Amino acid sequence: MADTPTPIVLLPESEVARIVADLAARIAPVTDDETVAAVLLTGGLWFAADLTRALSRLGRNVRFDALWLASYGDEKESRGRIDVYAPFQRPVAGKTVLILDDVFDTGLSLAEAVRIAKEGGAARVLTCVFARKPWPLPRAPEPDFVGWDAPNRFLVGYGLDHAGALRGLPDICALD
Ligand SMILES: O=P(O)(O)OC[C@H]1O[C@H](OP(=O)(O)OP(=O)(O)O)[C@H](O)[C@@H]1O
Ligand SMILES: Nc1nc2[nH]cnc2c(=O)[nH]1
Repeated sequence: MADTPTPIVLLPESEVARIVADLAARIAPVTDDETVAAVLLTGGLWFAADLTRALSRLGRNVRFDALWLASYGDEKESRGRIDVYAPFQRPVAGKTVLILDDVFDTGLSLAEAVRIAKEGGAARVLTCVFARKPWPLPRAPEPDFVGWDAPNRFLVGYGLDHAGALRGLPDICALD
């Protein structure tokens, strides 16, 4: 069996927490308590849990829903198509939807989530990712809120997995 490389810490959990608090301070004034925070499962779960609690500390108690999408499987590169495993639980028609994800890379996952929210009749769609990786070409839509511009490395931790493993690492690490 091939050796798994040791994760190298790029962003320690103290920095993760600082960035989440900063994002919440930017997002709270442009949302309301009817806003539906919609996490992209699975990887976005850790970030969404932290961000919604950071918003609550600022008095902003958003609603919560989820979309279960996947495009990477157990690989380190996008399959180039998005599989939708589960839709929103409740209707989003007429609501502001704040889509939350851990990382923005090819941009395909976020674009599909925005498409689904608009198709569901959302009145306004905002997007927020914890990490944005560099990409040589323009990606549409760029997220409205970005926590951290990450280097072009394969990331694990804070929801980001390697074939289903390492999501629970509290730091964000490189595994390459
Ligand atoms: O910008 P993109 O190239 O689309 O990449 C970003 C997506 O990749 C990961 O999801 P993945 O498909 O690996 O599923 P997961 O959430 O189960 O990890 C991550 O959680 C993002 O949703
Ligand atoms: N785990 C992981 N998933 C991703 N999906 C898109 N980019 C990445 C990445 O760098 N790491």
